[in-house]
Amino acid sequence: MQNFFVKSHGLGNDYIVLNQDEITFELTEKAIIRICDVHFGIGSDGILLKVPSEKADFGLRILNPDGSEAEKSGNGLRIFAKYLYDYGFALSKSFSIETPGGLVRAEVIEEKNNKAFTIKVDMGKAIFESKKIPVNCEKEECIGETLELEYRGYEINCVSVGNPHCVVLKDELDEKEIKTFGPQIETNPMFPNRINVQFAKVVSPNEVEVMIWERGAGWTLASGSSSCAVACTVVKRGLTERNLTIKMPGGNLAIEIDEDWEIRMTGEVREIGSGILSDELIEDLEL
Ligand SMILES: N[C@H](CCC[C@H](N)C(=O)O)C(=O)O
Repeated sequence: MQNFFVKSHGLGNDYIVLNQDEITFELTEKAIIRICDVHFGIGSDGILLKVPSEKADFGLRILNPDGSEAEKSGNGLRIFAKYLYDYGFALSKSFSIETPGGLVRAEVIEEKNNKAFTIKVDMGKAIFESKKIPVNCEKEECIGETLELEYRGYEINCVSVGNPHCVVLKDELDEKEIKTFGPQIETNPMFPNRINVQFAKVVSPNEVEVMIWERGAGWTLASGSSSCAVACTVVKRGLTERNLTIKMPGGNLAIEIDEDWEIRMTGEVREIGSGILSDELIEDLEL
């Protein structure tokens, strides 16, 4: 159906799913910004675009609400997996998805009323090498290094899970603080492709509380790739076990980090609604 969309959320991190084969317009930067705008568009933390893939069962592009493209999205992958399963594209409960940040495998592990509810995703391997994140840091790995901002510094831990992340370990979390300094870290010249930012508080050997400032999206209630990045950081720093519950304002994700830094993420997804983008919105997309 032309310009059909589905809007879903993973722990309050919401996405609009579109199928490249069904849209009648070009998904330009302006179009992405407008569709994601809560007043002039549908409103969303981003767009998931179903695209063909030569390497996997399905292909996915992830667009941030500022029009930029991301290499990976954990909540996005679970939302996309649910869409593939619920709308009949996936003929089994386990399938592969190609993202710009690598190939992943998704599995529907729990249904509710014959719809996907809990999804597990093998998110790939964590990368700590500075130049592969990328981070402009003379050290081989940017773990426990200091980043000086205009009015204060932070000790940072950088890791890629396909997309880049900067984890700051804190004794206490403060929404105002991450909303103030998150954007300054996100756009700091140390990060050639910008970076996702997390403030994380270790609560117990199996529990970490996290607040998120996303690259290209800002404050979000949850982030799957951020949860993976935080989990890798606290394990690498010897602060926790390898099986973790990551607690975010929007809800919790289960993250497992194996000995080879392979990451497994499990969590719920809920559909909000579906519909057709109106012709009037399509007309206005290039304004
Ligand atoms: N804004 C992120 C992509 C979405 C990440 C987040 N929504 C998730 O669930 O992983 C980036 O530019 O890398």
